[in-house]
Amino acid sequence: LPPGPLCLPFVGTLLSAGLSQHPTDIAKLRKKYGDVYTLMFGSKVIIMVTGSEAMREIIIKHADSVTDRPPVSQMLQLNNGCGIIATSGELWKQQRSFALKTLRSFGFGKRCLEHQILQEVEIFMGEITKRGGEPFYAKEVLSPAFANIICSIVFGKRFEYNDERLNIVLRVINLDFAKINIVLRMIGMTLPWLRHLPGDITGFKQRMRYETEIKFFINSEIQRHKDSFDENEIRDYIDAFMLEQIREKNNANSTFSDQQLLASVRDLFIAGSETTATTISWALLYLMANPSVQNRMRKEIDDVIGKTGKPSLEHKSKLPYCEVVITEVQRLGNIAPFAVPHHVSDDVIWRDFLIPKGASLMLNLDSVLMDPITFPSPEKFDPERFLNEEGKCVGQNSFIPFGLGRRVCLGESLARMELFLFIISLVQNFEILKENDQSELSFEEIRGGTRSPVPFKVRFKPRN
Ligand code: HEM
Repeated sequence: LPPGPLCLPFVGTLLSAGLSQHPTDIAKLRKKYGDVYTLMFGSKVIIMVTGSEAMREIIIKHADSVTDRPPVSQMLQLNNGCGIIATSGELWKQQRSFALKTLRSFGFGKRCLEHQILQEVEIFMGEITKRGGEPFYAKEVLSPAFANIICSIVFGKRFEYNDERLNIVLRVINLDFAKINIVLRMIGMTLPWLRHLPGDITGFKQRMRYETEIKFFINSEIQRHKDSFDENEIRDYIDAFMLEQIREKNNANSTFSDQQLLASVRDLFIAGSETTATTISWALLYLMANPSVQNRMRKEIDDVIGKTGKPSLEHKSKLPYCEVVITEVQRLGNIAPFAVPHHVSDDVIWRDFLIPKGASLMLNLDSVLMDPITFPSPEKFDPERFLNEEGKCVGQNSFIPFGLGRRVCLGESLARMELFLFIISLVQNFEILKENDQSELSFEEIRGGTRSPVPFKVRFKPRN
């Protein structure tokens, strides 16, 4: 095995390596044991992979053996063995490729989706304008805005920002994401019987309650689709899935079950709303802290699009400074520091180590995005580190916030479109300001399912 901290019976490396997921603790372990090291929870082997080179080697060269997900994860159990994020093997392959194909047909990575996103941007900016320049919690409008984009693709409809049902679900997702402790989740995976004990050591029971709310919401949308389904008029992802169920009805091995429909919609909804909203929250914080960066972006936007022109993806290549700001926000925001655990499905011999079948593989994206060699003074917000002498965006090789390999984020193209159109529109139309001149900005983080900033208030001052 790759080296690692002292391993004791039953507790493994818990006492010697602690429970911290903080980057400085991970960096210390990396310094001591190298880019690849072993942690043990009980008898469960966790291989930590740090740094871009090691990550690319294992994920790309040994893809056949490290693409699966752990077979006993909480998410898999909560999803009854279905879905996209937590599944493996043939089921995952079929469902991921169906999701990609279908989402592309609804505009992923294409211009037609741009129109839909821009409509939501308009509504989002209207909501901000209603606040009259007063400070408010950014997430109040960010969460429904991004949920709405994924809702229009998956459910074929959007919701009002004050829709009670949507807000209950978004609150639950926010709480759920904040509560996920990756180490406790690993312990729960190693000792699944813990969840039958009184109390809720690994948080499984709480997550179960949250999931019930989310599934209730999604099930009501699925029922609405069943009641109005017309195979000649496919409106959205749910319709496309139901059509596939009809096509596959004589296939005894079909993976297109009702449970799979619920679980994959749940995965898309959760992965598609919270992640982008959190990234924009980080963007707002960094822009509030750096008015000169905002001003430079605004100048570039004014020169290319004008004060009142509509941003479009066509402007992207003409807005290199804005592009590097978004890249730097994603690097420092670093919202998925451990990606999602992978599972080793066959013994792998790599760098003279045995990576044993059954181990979990954790990709520490932190270690790449915050690498002091690639990104000197990594804690500093410095968009220009991505700008070359000709003023072009460069250095994206070590920029892997969406993960890499076969499990790379399925929503990457949508997320990139959303980040660009929302951030450019915000900076074009508003000055983004702190709650008041005296308030201190906090860059403190909450590490859960995503790495998010502690809730903060922001003021949007219309430019004119
Ligand atoms: C800034 C926004 C986002 C970031 C940083 C992000 C990041 C990630 C990362 C790191 C992974 C795990 C990769 C791995 O396992 O190695 C992932 C998986 C995934 N993401 Fe995203 N994501 C974002 C937005 C989205 C959106 C908008 C969607 C909507 C469709 C989405 C859907 C998914 C799905 C379904 C998976 C699981 C893929 C699989 O297991 O095959 N993500 N994402």
